[in-house]
Amino acid sequence: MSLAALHNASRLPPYLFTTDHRQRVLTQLRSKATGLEKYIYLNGLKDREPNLFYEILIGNLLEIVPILYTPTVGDACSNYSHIWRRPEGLYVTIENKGHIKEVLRSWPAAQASRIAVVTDGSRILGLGDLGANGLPISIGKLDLYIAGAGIKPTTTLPICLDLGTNTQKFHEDPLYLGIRRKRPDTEEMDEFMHEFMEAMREVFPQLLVQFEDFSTDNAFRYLDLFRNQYRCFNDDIQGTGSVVLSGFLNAARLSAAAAGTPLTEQRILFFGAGSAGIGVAKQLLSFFTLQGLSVEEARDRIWTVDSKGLITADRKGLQEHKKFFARTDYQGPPLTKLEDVIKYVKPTALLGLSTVRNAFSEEIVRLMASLNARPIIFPLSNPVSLCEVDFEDALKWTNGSVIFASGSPYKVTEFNGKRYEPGQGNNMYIFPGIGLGTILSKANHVTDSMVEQAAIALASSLTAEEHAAGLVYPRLVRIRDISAQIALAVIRAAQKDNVDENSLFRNLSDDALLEYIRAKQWQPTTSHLPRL
Ligand SMILES: O=C([O-])CC(=O)C(=O)O
Ligand SMILES: [Mg+2]
Repeated sequence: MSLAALHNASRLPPYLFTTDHRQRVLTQLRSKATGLEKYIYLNGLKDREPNLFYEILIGNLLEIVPILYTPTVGDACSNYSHIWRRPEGLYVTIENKGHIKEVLRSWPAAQASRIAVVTDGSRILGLGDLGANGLPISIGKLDLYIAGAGIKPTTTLPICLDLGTNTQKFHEDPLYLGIRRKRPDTEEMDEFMHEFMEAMREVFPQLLVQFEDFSTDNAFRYLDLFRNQYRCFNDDIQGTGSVVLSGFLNAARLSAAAAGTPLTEQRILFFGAGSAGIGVAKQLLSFFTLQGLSVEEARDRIWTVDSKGLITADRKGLQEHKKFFARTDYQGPPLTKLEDVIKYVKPTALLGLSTVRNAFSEEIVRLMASLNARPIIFPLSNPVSLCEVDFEDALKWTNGSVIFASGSPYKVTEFNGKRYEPGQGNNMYIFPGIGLGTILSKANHVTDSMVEQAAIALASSLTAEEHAAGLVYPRLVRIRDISAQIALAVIRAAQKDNVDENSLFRNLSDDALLEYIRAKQWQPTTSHLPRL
């Protein structure tokens, strides 16, 4: 044995190799008292032993995803300036304007980068403007790309744009990591964003940009400005739209089995009209038109409610993104209370994207149950602390008839001696597959039909057993397989829209292409040994 090897060997505890290091890691993780401590532990593990980290994540998704992602990632963001330990992504600041390209070039292995999740921290989950503390949301999404779709870790790039923050308490926090200034006006921000996107294309020519948790107006604004120019999509508008459409398709099938209402006669009420609410409404509208409805007929199936009540076209000063779904057929005094809106609309489905905790009160939920044999109730706001109704309450108040999906996870729950599995209508089911399909096909844009076909592929991915269990989403443990199926649908849609640049795929059968996608999925190299 060489001296170096002997030295290394002597640093290892003598019986290390006869013990299960994975089990040790899980034991340490479970010994932490709070979600935030678990988050910090896992991020340390990722730094020390990335392969082991991903192996443990993939092998224990149900336990670990809620820590790295919603809900606990919300705590990590809120506290990021206080728990920061090491650089984990790229910051591009408003002060970098004029030389953003050089900042991007500082990222190692730029040519290898394939996917960036970019936030400006202005609307992190439902937690508001967290400024430079937003980076963990980009990191968490990318961990799901890696675990869920099999994207190679070294090709992922988390970015936080630090443009200042309008949250005063951060300006006063001595540990705050970002620039202490207010956010720029639209003109200054537009200049920054144009320079940023142009620089991204130049420095990372093969990269897909996922916009994440921008404030609502800017989410729509930059998606519209950039979607036909760059390889990009917005997760909160398109990812959420796609994943909710998917769950809705399965929910509508279950409700039709009970009440006979055909899909296109569903009456859908949106509580919350931000980027997610309107993104979902547009996705549903587009799907209804595929089913043969005209745009007007499809729009007629949808009602939107914001903090002021039912959104009607005659309301003064209506924000641009709310205008399309504003009702023109309601005459009468403004309907400001959700309960009154429900009595008027008689919805079959109530979708919550409001970030108003407990907005779906007992009265509201009971009202939905009195109107429908199987009411569809999706409280989709994240994290759990902002969810419109808890699963257990929804079960109790509907006597078990509810068809339920929430944005953040809930546990399987017993009610009246029966076991009920909640759905998680979270974009984590969709964006990994959209990203994988876009990257593999080298699509130069992400088209509406790619997003729509992703939703249909997800809805179709349930097994017979999952259908029999009354689920609206497949089980998360199958995420890799589901992401491969979504990627296949996304690639085919890219081909139909002629935006793909990988022509090889056109000659492959679906089976062969699916095989290829699966083979491309990155796997951690199995090793349960700590790094020396
Ligand atoms: O991150 C999540 O859990 C879903 C999401 O995009 C959001 O709530 O903004
Ligand atoms: Mg988001």
